[in-house]
Amino acid sequence: MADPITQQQLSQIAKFSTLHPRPYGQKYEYGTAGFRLLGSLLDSVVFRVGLLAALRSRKLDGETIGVMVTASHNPPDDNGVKLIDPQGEMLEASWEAYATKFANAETDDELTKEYLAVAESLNINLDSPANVVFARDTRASGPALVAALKDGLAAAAADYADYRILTTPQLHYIVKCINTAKTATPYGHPSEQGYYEKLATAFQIVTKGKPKPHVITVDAANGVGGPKLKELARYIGSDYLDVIVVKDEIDAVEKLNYQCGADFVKTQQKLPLGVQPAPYELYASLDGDADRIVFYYIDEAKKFHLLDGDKIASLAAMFIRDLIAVSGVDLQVGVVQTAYANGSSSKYLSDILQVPITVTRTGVKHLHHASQLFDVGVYFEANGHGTVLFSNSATKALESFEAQNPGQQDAVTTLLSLAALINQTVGDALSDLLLVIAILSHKAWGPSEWNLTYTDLPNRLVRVVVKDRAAFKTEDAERRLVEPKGLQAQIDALVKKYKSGRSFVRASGTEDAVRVYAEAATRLEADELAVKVSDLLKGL
Ligand SMILES: CC(=O)N[C@H]1[C@@H](OP(=O)(O)O)O[C@H](CO)[C@@H](O)[C@@H]1O
Ligand SMILES: [Mg+2]
Repeated sequence: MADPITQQQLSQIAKFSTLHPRPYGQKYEYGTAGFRLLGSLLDSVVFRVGLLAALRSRKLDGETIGVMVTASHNPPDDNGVKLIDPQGEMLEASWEAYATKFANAETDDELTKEYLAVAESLNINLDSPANVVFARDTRASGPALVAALKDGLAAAAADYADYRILTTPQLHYIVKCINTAKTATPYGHPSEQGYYEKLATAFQIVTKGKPKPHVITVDAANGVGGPKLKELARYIGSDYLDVIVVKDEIDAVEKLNYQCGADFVKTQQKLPLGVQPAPYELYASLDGDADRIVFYYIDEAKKFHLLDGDKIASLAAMFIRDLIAVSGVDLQVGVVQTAYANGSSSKYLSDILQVPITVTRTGVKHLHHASQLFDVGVYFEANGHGTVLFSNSATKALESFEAQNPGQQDAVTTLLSLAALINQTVGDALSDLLLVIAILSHKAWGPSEWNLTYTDLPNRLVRVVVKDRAAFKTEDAERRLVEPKGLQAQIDALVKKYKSGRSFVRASGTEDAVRVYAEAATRLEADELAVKVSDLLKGL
């Protein structure tokens, strides 16, 4: 028989759970981006995520856990929820299965049993403190889902704080601030204002003495990034930065991510609806929760040029590598990419910049962990999600370095300010925006000079629906198929026929389909290779 505290918590959970019934027959899975589907199907899920967040905090001695309600670049009617671990990282992978189990529990009784089972198997004392903070994006279904979350937290007797509307990376920042507040290296003030102050100060130091950057126009996907970017720009001040924010209609909920935003621009390779850029001016697009960004410009012939995550990674790696060289501090910068990184970017990084590259599986958590192994690890997915991580030992080495001349001192100061400017928890569109602007201003580059660093190989990404995507098993960071047997040899035979050809097939982690990627020396050949490889999948 459970003790009285446990008993009371379980009966509270059962009681509140009746208010948040699970839609009959609906199946849920905590995937790469947490739970994500129609907002109308998420009430019970978010309630149950509240229970899990409380358990996770208790397991970690009351450290604060974050819960973000967002569906990023998805359509307006979707919503989602994901958990943030104490250092601002994504939820530890082993807990994803508990989230899925909680969400799928058929009855209130089954749910309380799951709750107790997790507590018992992980030795969690249900009488110990639990601390949770949460926020949401601008979606219409957000407030009701937050109410469900609060019920879950109350049922599980957790203390919580509502940070209302934030970008996803802002909440990651706040979680890390709270949990490092009492350590020797507090990350910052745990508030939205603290976030703006930290980034604004760092940006002012990094760009001090450089020409004021050219005005940049940012498409905020009609999401939460719009008002937040305007606020950030206010903190930075117009002496340092001019930003024009477009697609900032957060009240027109149906316009969220509609024909605009980072995902639209990257996948369609075209301008957001209604944006008419002047030639060679820099433009950027955020996604709906402002954790992704891509840049672009048009030339005098109005041709569109995309500067994606690979271009951002290359720019950051080049700049940081050069600063380290000038500083004289013994540090190594490395880059983490996935198989989707353009072949030209990998060649530029390894042959020209001569920085080490690690290739991981798709999904930012894999890139994040791999980049923690470098002194300074740059990681970006081609879609524009990424950041630059400075290891503790790198920061310490920079802080304690005794510069021999003003040049070295400048480089060290800039590197340390970059570590403050760049969100150390997760890819952050606002922070990445400032990073890119700062680098371009140091180099006195416009978008076309940046684009000249290397030329992307033409590429094509195709989504193919198959009978069973689980039949597609890969190795070598998803670059080669092990199963279905024999298929890889057929792909190899096709690839061999194309100059600079490369192609791979893997099952999507977020959609019920497989993805075919192909690149080659010319547009025609890349398209042809993609079609031929896709044809191999017919009937599978
Ligand atoms: C080719 C591609 O863009 N894949 C995306 C997509 O993953 P898939 O596993 O390919 O569905 O969604 C992930 C989560 O948002 C993102 O991390 C990843 O980059
Ligand atoms: Mg996003």
